Amino acid sequence: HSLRNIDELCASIVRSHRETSQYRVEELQALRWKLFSREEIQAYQNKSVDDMWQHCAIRLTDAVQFVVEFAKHIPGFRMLSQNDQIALLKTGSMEVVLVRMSRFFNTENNTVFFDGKFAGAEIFKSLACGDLITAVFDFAHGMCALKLTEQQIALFSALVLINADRPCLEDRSRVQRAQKSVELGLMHILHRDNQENLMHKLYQRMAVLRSLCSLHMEKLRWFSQRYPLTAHSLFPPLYKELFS
Ligand SMILES: CCS(=O)(=O)c1ccc(CC(=O)Nc2nc(-c3ccccc3)c(C(=O)c3ccccc3CC(C)C)s2)cc1
Repeated sequence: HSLRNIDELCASIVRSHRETSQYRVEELQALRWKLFSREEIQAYQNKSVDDMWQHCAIRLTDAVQFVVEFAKHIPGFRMLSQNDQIALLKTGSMEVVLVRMSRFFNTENNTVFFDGKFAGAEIFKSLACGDLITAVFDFAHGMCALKLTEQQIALFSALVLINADRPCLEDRSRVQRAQKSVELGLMHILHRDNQENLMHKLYQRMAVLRSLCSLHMEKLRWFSQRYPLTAHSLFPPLYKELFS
């Protein structure tokens, strides 16, 4: 790996992150204090469980779509077989969405960007999965504490996605080579920013992400059993394909 290759790899991942980020940081900074009124919060809390799940699943699928685009522009990802690309997206896309969402977490009032404004955890009450919501908010807090730059988030997102330990990979060694390149890219960026100490913290974050996403799958299984009609006919197809 000549330095030039690593520089080019970093540049293409950062460009792809920027072009597929759905919202830019400065865009949402301007909205940071746009909060839901008491009436709007009540309206969300009065939604039925299946209505709120469907509402969220649609928004989450929008966010996942942008992560699929991000993945397709990553050099090491594009060269993999279709099946391996799907296998990596099945387990990694939700994790990248969570990393991306954490950028817009407002740690001063514990709110996340949702439906055009910033929402506290109480808005998600009717989802009936408080432990998942708490885990998402805690994760976002932890990510904000690292104060990552957009370039560091771009490389970290690519590393979350291109992970040779994922299940059901056909050509694991090929994914390992792509993962190694992205790891070198992330280390290169952290070295340049004089923040190598972040590397082990980012690996800890990846472990939290894995447990968070298995909690999401567990809740989705619970929901699909209780509301089979909504889960099978009203959820976006991409959501069902990736998370079921
Ligand atoms: C991701 C790209 S971005 O530009 O950063 C961006 C782009 C767009 C938005 C707006 C947005 O869709 N926000 C959502 N917030 C939450 C949420 C919900 C509970 C706590 C914390 C955030 C959504 C979810 O559906 C969600 C997310 C994580 C785990 C669980 C769920 C709900 C289950 C039922 C699927 S969607 C925000 C950020």
